[in-house]
Amino acid sequence: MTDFGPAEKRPYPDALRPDEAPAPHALLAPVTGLLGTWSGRGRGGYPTLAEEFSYAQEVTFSHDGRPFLRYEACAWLLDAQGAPLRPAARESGWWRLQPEGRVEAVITQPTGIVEISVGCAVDGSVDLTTQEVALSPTAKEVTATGRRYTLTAGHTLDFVHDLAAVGQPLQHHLSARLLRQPGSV
Ligand code: HEM
Repeated sequence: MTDFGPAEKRPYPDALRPDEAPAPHALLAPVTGLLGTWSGRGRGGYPTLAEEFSYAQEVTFSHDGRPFLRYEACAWLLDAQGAPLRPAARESGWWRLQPEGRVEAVITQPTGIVEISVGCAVDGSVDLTTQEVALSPTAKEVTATGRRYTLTAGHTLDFVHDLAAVGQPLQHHLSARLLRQPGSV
């Protein structure tokens, strides 16, 4: 009989800060400012929706010493008083860093949408546009997205998301301002 052995603790946990082990890979230099957990609020809308909405979001970027970031985002809608209303979009993925700050991102959503996006990280801002969108059989029709993440003063991350979907041309869907969470430098 095969001895599968006892479960082990993960020997290579992700780092959330540039100054903790493992050291970030050199190709991550243009995005090390993103490492850590961010949270904040945003507003969104789309021409097909009856009204705009407010939301809160938590975003985490980490790495394991190789030249990619692990990306995880979780959002929830807020009511007019700012209290949580219901869970909203979630995503997880990988941002593969290439020379000269080029980024290849693979991002998946529980709504059946997978984005392969490409772009560039320069001077604390990252621009990504979809090269390809794959849809599961019952997913809504999404044809393109554009994302811009802008780091200001090291502690604020502004995020803008454009969407081409359900027959509409590429246009604004979301804007948010996220603040770095204490403990993640
Ligand atoms: C913070 C992240 C996001 C939030 C808070 C958000 C919020 C919303 C809300 C509230 C709606 C209206 C339907 C509903 O109530 O569920 C909606 C619709 C939609 N969203 Fe988002 N969204 C987010 C991210 C995304 C992303 C990343 C995509 C695609 C890549 C996306 C694509 C869509 C599409 C296709 C619709 C349907 C539009 C329609 O059928 O009229 N959303 N979103």
